[in-house]
Amino acid sequence: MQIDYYSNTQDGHPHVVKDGHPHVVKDCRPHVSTRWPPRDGLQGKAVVDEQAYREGKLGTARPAGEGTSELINKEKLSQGRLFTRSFEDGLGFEYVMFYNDAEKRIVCVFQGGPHLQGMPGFFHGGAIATMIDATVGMNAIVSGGIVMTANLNINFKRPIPLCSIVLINSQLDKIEGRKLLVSCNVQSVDEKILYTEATSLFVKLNPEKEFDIKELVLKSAPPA
Ligand SMILES: CCCCCCCCCC(=O)SCCNC(=O)CCNC(=O)[C@H](O)C(C)(C)COP(=O)(O)OP(=O)(O)OC[C@H]1O[C@@H](n2cnc3c(N)ncnc32)[C@H](O)[C@@H]1OP(=O)(O)O
Repeated sequence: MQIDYYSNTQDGHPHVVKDGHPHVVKDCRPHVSTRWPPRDGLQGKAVVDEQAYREGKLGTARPAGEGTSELINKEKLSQGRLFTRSFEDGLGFEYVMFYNDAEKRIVCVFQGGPHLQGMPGFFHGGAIATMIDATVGMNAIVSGGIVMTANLNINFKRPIPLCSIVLINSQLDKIEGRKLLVSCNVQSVDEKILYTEATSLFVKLNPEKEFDIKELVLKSAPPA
């Protein structure tokens, strides 16, 4: 992925360029994509489609112990995808990470698409958290091997405009046995605006507990 910093686009933001061609992010201007508050009297109601539920389409949402096992089958698990790469091009997470081995640092250039909207015109906090987790997680993985997030603390200081490009600067601060402490901040490309700060703890999987990542996944999933 390349970032085109120079094209003068309709929404005023630089766009992602793939294969040498600018990728147009549709309707990312807040006044086009915003509809708030939600309509149709759905505010505050949990809506569950019972038919879809019975057919297994919402199987993974069912609480454990209530027939989940027959709904989450091997076929569904085989459809697993990395969350950050599961959106249509340009609509979700577009990013590239640069790793500096000597400094144990990762800089992620991130441009979220219009389907990551939370408050109108701004990114959803969960989308920001996801991208932070992915960046500090990658920093921990390249520094320490297979790890899982044990703790993630985020301070959201300023809302991030939807479709804007930001830098996620992450730094490995310390390794204590199996624990890796990684911090990061999210800034505007010109580094004038500090949007978010975060600290995290990653734990390397315990070899003495005799599980690897595959076993961990299998243990976490209910039996087929
Ligand atoms: C773009 C590419 C993206 C690729 C990167 C993606 C990264 C995404 C990573 C994730 O999001 S992972 C998903 C979210 N995380 C989880 O689901 C993890 C769930 N938790 C666990 O599986 C276990 O709790 C965990 C593996 C993290 C730790 O279990 P262990 O049994 O291996 O650890 P243990 O209890 O022995 O604790 C080891 C040390 O960590 C400490 N510790 C563990 N959890 C802690 C916690 N939550 N807070 C503080 N300290 C913690 C614990 O006190 C201890 O410290 P000491 O060694 O000093 O005694």
